[in-house]
Amino acid sequence: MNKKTPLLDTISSPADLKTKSIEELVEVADELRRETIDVVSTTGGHLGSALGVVELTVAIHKVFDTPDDKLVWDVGHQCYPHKILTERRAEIRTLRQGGGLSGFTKRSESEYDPFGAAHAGTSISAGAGFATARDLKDEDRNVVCVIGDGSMTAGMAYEAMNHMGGMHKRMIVILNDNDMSIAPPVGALSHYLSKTVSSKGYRQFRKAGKMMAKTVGLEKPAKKAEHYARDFALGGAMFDALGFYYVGPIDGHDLDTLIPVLENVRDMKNGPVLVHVVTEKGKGFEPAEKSADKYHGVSKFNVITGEQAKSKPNAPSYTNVFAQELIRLAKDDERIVGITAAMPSGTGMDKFGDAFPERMFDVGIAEQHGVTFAAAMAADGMKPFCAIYSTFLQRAYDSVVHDVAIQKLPVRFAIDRAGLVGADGATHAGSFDIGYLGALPDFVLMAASDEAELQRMVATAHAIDDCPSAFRFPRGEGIGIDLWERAEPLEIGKGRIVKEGTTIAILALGARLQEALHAADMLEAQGFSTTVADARFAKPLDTDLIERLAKEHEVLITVEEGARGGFGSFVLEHLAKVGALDNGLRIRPMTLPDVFQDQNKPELMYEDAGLSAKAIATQAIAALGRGDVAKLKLIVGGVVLS
Ligand SMILES: Cc1ncc(C[n+]2csc(CCOP(=O)(O)OP(=O)(O)O)c2C)c(N)n1
Ligand SMILES: CC(=O)[C@@H](O)[C@H](O)COP(=O)(O)O
Ligand SMILES: [Mg+2]
Repeated sequence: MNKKTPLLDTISSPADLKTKSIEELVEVADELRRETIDVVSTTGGHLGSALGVVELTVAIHKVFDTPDDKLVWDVGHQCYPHKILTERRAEIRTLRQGGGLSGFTKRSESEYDPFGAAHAGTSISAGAGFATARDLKDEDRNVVCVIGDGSMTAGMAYEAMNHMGGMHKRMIVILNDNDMSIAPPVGALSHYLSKTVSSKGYRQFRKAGKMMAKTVGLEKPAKKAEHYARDFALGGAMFDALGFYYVGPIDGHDLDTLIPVLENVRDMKNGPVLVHVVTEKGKGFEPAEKSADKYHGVSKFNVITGEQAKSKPNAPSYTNVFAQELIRLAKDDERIVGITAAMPSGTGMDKFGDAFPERMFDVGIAEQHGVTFAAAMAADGMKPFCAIYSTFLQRAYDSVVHDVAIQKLPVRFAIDRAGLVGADGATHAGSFDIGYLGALPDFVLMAASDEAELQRMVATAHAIDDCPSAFRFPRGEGIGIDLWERAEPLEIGKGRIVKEGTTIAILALGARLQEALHAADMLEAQGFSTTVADARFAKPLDTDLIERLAKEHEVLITVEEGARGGFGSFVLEHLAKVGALDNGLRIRPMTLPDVFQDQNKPELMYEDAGLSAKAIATQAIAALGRGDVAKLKLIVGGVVLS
């Protein structure tokens, strides 16, 4: 028991909220907020979004009967207070840690998470599915989706509303409008919502909401509830047109208003309803409220000052190197444009936008649109660079195939967060892009083994004008290598030998090259002469290099930071086709394992994945059938580490 949270300590499940008065719930919310801050100060995570929904979370669990009623959080990054209230308080300090609670909603974690998430814009579609299944099964539960104003820029949200509005399906969507995405929100929707919220009517409604609480809060007839809710709606024509009753905007931090309004919409029982709730990202923690990003994603921090514990970088981040290289090229080429899907800071597009405000486009959480938008710009002679995380590019795959690849348009994809990303876990791992892009005809696909190579890949993509191209690079810092003053484009489809040997060949694609080099040192220490090559290209393959490695070594190992069906498969297929496997070549493709890996520190995830230097060396010895795995020593810079 924690003396600082006497009321929260009495809540062991949402059922305990039912008997509390509004005054008590206000105290519960205060304690919940303090606990959330305290927890995230030790774990890091998505603090600002969580703080913004504290009262909303309390109100929802007070009014609705979760888990019987289905509550779906969009993205799920704001769900820490929900986790604390839904029987996960004891484990909350394991949030985002290896073996701990996920930073998002997750079906396998709790029955209070009926649908997992982490990518934006899926909640209304999921809610639509639950509402439809409910009706087909002749059940009576409520379905509640909570979606942020940023996530509301995702096209899927409108596909779902259009569908459900047309079916007049009973469900509740709560639009949590904090006037923020990760960066300030973009687009006409944001203007529309701001206009609604800033209207004189909103201020009157704050009072009206309280009146509604007093006059109808205890009345239950469905018709009356609907009548009152409609009376208190201001604006919302856009949602009306999609077939949703619009209620709001209401103050999402005022339980006096929130609870009766939610009770009323719960009792309406007739068609879909959208409740527009206004909140503040970072609410109740001054450093968050004052910061530009409202503490969207933070590392561990000091609870008093808000100062985040950030270790001093040893090398520039890949993201930064990409942004600087693009800026350098864009100074001489005004056809270069940059595109981000609501991730300006994460992709470095904020820096590009500072340098070239007219040539940077934040399209919102709309990867699909962003890619087609880029395709048409390429068709009209521009040089678009689409900077999208590997995991989010999945959302745009049809645009990549249909609008870019089939038309052979020179869109350049800067694929950040390739490979494992750590605390965000399986939903954010950039595991699949090698496979899903490498399958496309006429696509050039590169992977950077260090930050200087990344510079050259940006230059290469810039030079490719007759087909699509992509370069992938990991989250975080480079290896600290000297950067090019002026990086030259690479020869297309040509890898490089980094270390020459005779017995074992390790062919790495991307940033595992460093582990491959360490593995080579370990193998050399046992007397096995080892070649290490950097493939650079997953497509087109450097077939000469691959065939040479196959011919001149007893063992060939491929290594990549990607799932099965990627680079290793391409190499194997090529070697099989040219008959190089017919004479006993020992080839071992090393990829991410065929499982969705939960969050942990990236290096531990790679170790679990079997892609560490030691795992590579072990694989080589096993394939060779000689040597002693037990004697493998990790040697870095001539120093034996383990
Ligand atoms: C498809 C997809 N693209 C990008 C992201 C990255 N992302 C996570 S949260 C977020 C902003 C969400 O804004 P909003 O829904 O308003 O929630 P808030 O953080 O303001 O609470 C973005 C862009 C994502 N999770 N999914
Ligand atoms: C919830 C979400 O999708 C983003 O906030 C993501 O966690 C950002 O990841 P990076 O920290 O790698 O930019
Ligand atoms: Mg928002």
